[in-house]
Amino acid sequence: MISVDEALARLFALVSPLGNETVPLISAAGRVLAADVAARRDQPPFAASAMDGYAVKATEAGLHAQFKVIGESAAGHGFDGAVKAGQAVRIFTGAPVPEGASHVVIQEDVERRGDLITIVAPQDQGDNIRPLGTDFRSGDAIAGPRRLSPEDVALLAAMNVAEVPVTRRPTVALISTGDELVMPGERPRRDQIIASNTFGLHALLTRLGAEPRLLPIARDNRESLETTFWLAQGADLIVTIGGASVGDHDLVGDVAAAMGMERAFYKIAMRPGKPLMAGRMGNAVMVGLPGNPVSAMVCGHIFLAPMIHAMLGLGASRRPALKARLTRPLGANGPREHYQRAIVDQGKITVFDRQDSSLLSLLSRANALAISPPRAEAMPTGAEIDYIPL
Ligand SMILES: Nc1nc2c(c(=O)[nH]1)N[C@H]1C(S)=C(S)[C@@H](COP(=O)(O)OP(=O)(O)OC[C@H]3O[C@@H](n4cnc5c(N)ncnc54)[C@H](O)[C@@H]3O)O[C@H]1N2
Ligand code: MOO
Repeated sequence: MISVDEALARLFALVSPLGNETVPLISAAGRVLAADVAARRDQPPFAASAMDGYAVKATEAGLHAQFKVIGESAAGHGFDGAVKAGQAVRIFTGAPVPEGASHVVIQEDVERRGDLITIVAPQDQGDNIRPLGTDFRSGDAIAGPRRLSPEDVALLAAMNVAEVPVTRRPTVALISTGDELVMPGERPRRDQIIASNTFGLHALLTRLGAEPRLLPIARDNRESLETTFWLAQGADLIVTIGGASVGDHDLVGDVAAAMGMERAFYKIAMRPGKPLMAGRMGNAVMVGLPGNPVSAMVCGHIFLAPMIHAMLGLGASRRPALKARLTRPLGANGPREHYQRAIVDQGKITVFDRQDSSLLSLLSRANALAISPPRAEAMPTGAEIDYIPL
């Protein structure tokens, strides 16, 4: 059995960044910006008032100074003339500061009678003007590759960028296998269960920026598996769930091999996740996940997530681990790298007692996976352990 690191290295060797496509800005959030994108204008494109008040010359803006109001500058409606000595222009937040003015007196600091204003408070809190280009200049770039946040989208809009180059979303064919499976909402027989991790993986892949496709459940026979693999054609990644172990009905590895899958590995020193398999199948990468619900989801976090990142052009690296201190002693580990469901709260981690890989209720309660390396010794309360947030 190979280590988790070795399995990841072999998975990274199977994938490469996908090509680009252009999308309108409205659909860009969550996508991966594929190249640097430059601003098409300065922001603000003019010196702008930061407050509602009166634009005057800074040299004249002393306490008790008086000015004649000669016009108005509002956002979207600038004042065309220039401000001369003794003059003021009524101005509003976001409006262009007129030529000749260099200070905005906020209206709370002014007494107005007709066209005349008097400054009634000292002007020592800045000029209330945002200089041209203070946010960004034309040509300033937002750097790719990066996953575009809502904040990035706002910045791109301000830069007058209407469409952006993004990495194509990896398409993932999700194949559940097993005679016992029915879909949520169906009426199962007593000996059937509901396909659950299929939906968990679909949600995880969607969150990662992939485009998952649920294929019909493959039954535990060669014909059904073959048909479903055919249906998966065209996907970048084919992910099977279940049928990976050694039982008489675990046919995924055999059928995939018969259909030309070149195996990169089978079985890893990881708990849960031991029967993981992967390889190349035509133009696609195939990953066979173990069927136990928690095993499938944990493998999704530890292997599928970094693979999708790499395909999106975000680099090939293991998910970074954080550190927390144990609230209780932890027993020694066996030969497999152990990923245990746990709750992290303010730097302290409580590892659950029960870790059976069928227990989705505990996975749903957990917010972290504590990681014990193979053959790790027992750890006392307060010892630091690596974990991956969920
Ligand atoms: N003799 C051995 N038996 C097993 C070994 C072993 O080394 N020797 N490994 C065990 C480990 S570890 C795991 S993990 C499981 C993985 O088995 P499979 O990948 O073949 O999964 P199945 O047998 O098909 O299913 C296991 C379990 O999970 C349920 N399941 C399957 N698919 C789904 C789904 N989409 N949604 C919800 N639940 C699903 C299935 O009904 C079974 O209960 O093998 C051990 N056995
Ligand atoms: O490796 Mo299995 O995934 O322990 O339950």
